[in-house]
Amino acid sequence: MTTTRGLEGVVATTSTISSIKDDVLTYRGYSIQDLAERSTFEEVVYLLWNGELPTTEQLCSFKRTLAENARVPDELFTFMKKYPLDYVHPMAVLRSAVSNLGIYDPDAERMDKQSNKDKAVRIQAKIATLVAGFSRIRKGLEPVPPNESLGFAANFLYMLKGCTPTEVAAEMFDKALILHADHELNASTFTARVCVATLSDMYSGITSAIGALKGPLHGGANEQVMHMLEKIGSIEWVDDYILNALENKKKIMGFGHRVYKNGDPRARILKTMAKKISGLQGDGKLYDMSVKIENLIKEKKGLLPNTDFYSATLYHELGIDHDLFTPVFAISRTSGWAAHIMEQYNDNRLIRPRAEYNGARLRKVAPIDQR
Ligand SMILES: CC(=O)SCCNC(=O)CCNC(=O)[C@H](O)C(C)(C)COP(=O)(O)OP(=O)(O)OC[C@H]1O[C@@H](n2cnc3c(N)ncnc32)[C@H](O)[C@@H]1OP(=O)(O)O
Ligand SMILES: O=C([O-])CC(=O)C(=O)O
Repeated sequence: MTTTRGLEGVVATTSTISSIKDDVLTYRGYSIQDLAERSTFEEVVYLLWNGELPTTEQLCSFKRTLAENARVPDELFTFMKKYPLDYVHPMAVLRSAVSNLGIYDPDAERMDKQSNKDKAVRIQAKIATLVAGFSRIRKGLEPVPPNESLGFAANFLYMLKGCTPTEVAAEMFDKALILHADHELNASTFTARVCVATLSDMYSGITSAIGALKGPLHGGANEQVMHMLEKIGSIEWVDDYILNALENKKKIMGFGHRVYKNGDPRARILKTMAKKISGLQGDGKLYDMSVKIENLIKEKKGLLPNTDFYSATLYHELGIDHDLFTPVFAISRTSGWAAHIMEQYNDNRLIRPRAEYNGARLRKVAPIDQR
């Protein structure tokens, strides 16, 4: 048997959903740059689930269906109000909330294609409502019901803050959702596929994926980037902090990637967006610090930022609470998880690799008084 630590370089499945080739990321054959410039998140979700971009009519109907499914059962908010709100992490809440959604879906166990597509719509529509609702509940506010007249991105910001976002904010957030929607066989997507390859249901798959995304080596890195920026505090402390961290072999959050060795194309787009929004409404402090960190780490370690690095500045400038950065990532990635889950069901085989055993040799159980 040969083993590969972290399954690096192992090709574990075929997929028609997204591809990373020569450092270019595509969804169903369209580059993410192109999609971010010329489409909306709803169009991208439709593309991921159906293989083609929607026509005007198909998009209208899809947006309507998403909007109609955005409300969540009241019970979920009632549960949230009882959680230990002084310390619980929103990703832990989201992991439980999506699992709970499954309990209230009478079709949760149905496995035909149409039922799975309907469930994907329901989860995608409701996950934004759950994140925004929890954010308000922990501040002692009531959740804001979804506004069916707004697009997905604008509606999330509306439910979060209770007022309609500016056009620029909605557009930036929409692009960020597009950029995070799918990413080949990343850890959370692989988790989802492993889960549903047992023929478990879609709620189980998405719940498992949320658990995997939560970790700081994966989606949880965007929140950690923000903590680092806060700890550094000011541009003149960047050198001290980063050089010290590198000397102590600490990982710098938001840098490095298992697949991209010449840089993450999403990070380049997010950097431009972070610069734009910082110029429009911030003081540019976080952006300037981030650029200095990027240059220093590149010089000292040859490492480049990944998608989580500049998304932190962008989300901060959009007024999103720092511990909601990863739940926001989950809102977007739900589209990719659902696409992969449906692809897995279409041509399923149980995913069950082997482990090379290197533990103790075969031995006898000694009676307890002789151990
Ligand atoms: C959406 C996403 O999931 S994007 C990734 C988000 N995660 C992060 O930003 C966390 C920080 N980054 C990392 O931990 C890693 O780069 C990962 C997990 C993303 C990829 O890891 P791997 O492919 O397993 O690389 P690995 O961790 O083995 O690192 C290889 C070498 O680069 C170094 N390295 C990699 N990333 C970093 C980093 N962010 N800071 C400092 N050193 C790093 C490692 O210390 C290691 O050095 P060594 O060979 O001297 O021991
Ligand atoms: O692909 C990965 O390993 C992590 C990543 O960038 C993502 O999930 O967006």
